[in-house]
Amino acid sequence: MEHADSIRASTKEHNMVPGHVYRYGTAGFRMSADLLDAVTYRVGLLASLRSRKLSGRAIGIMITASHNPAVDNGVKIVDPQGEMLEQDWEKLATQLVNSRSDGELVELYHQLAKDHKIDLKSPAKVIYGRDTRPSGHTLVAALADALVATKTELVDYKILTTPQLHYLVRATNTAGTPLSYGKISEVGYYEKLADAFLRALRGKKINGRLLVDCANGVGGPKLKEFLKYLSSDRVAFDVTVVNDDVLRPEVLNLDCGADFVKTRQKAPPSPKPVPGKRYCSLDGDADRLIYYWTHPETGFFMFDGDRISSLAASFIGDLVNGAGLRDDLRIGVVQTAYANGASTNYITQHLKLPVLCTPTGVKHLHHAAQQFDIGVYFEANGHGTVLFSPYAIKAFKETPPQSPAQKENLDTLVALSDLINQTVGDAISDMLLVEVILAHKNWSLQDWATMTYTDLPNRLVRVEVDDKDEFQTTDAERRLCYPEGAQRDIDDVVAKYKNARAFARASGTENACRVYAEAATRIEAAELAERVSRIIIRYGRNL
Ligand SMILES: CC(=O)N[C@H]1[C@@H](OP(=O)(O)O)O[C@H](CO)[C@@H](O)[C@@H]1O
Ligand SMILES: [Mg+2]
Repeated sequence: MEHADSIRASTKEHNMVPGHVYRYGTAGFRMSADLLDAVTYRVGLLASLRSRKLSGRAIGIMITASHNPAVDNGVKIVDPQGEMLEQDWEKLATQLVNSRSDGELVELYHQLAKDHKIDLKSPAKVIYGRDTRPSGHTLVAALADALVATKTELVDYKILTTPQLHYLVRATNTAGTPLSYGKISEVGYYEKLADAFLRALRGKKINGRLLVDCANGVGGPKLKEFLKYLSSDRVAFDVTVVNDDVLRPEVLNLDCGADFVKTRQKAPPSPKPVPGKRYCSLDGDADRLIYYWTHPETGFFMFDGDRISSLAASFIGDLVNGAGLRDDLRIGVVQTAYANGASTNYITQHLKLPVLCTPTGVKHLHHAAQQFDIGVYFEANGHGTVLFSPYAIKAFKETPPQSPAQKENLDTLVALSDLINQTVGDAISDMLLVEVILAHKNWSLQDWATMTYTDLPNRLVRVEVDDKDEFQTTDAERRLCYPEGAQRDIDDVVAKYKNARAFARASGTENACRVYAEAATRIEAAELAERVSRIIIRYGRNL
């Protein structure tokens, strides 16, 4: 049997830690790095099968645990267009990784090849990268062993941001076609972004210095590298990169980064926030972005994914109108249940755009956004992007302009479609997008805050339960369908508050439930969250 001997020989070097059950979750396999060596080896086997299944197109693997602590790591698979792994294959990944012995692993590898009509003699290609975590080094060695054992062509891109790896997968698979996504190199990524940024800015002035907190992760060195591609005689973009210490792994995501800012709802203590200055934070693998500033009197103010999404939808909607394409192109926004209700109202009532709600996890949002010609999607935590359909891009490029203003709008739309990462949420690309929009509108962060909407007070709570998987949801996770009676109890409590909304769901990344509540005042939101949490704890015990 093909590859049997080589897999049997190399899998011995990568033993599973006994007593663990692994599941390909929202973010692939993610856990303490010491458990991941054999998991990563096995993911390599699966990626080779996936590539062979898809006629040898390149599959990506990213080794990262994003905003988790430095001791964790993770491994996730990227499909040929730079998208997340197809869901049916997540199950296959889970099966293969949980094989109980080397013999069972080899058997299942062949079984999967047979079931999915995969020719193990055909070519396969896998490209991969990792974030700055020290454990990434040994994990990519495990991965390479699996690729060598299965005679898979491999390209090791070493240290990258997650969105850069997604870019490279798409660039690799579209090279030499009319849909070529860009040069197949990290440099190609920087050049594409720098060029599109200048074209989208159209000489507009950026409104002051931006301090970028890079969570002491891979975003720091990569952002600094990118800035070298912006020639200072063409654009004045004054960026100060902070929290960019990648030499001390223990400080990764520690008291800084986008997840810290979003969950703690405050600025990182270091560097000390200065009122009036402009800040943003990336997460550990640079796919999330949150902006913020401090008002001299009212204090901290955050621009999360909902605000970035509504800013982008509003700006792109105006450009589409100005380009005379309003009746041709369907623009929509995709959110999850965690989006602040005030943002949803602003988008539907003020921007008059449709909003779809999907379950948590960007793969769901990405998929839903593809239904539109222009689909804007963001999770409240700052992960998201804007997708343009081939039809929309053709319209931007081929509509004959009737006036200089219309031409300008069309050109800006083309530039945005190059600037915005079409494969996945990308903090660096999203940051450039926000800067372009603020420059066009001539808005400070204070203008952005006051000219849009006011968030409804809200509370997100983590609730420990014995078995979170007992909590099952429907209606894009907004309602519990199991345990029976729990949703009715939640409805009864919510009905006691004005402008209120609350829901509970099992986390996809932690062994806990999350409760989210919104209400007219902070006190009521907190009280409602507390009461719903008690319901979850009560039902969690009864099971
Ligand atoms: C409320 C919340 O922020 N949930 C996060 C979190 O998912 P949970 O399934 O809630 O654990 O991690 C996901 C992966 O990073 C991210 O997509 C999602 O937004
Ligand atoms: Mg991330």
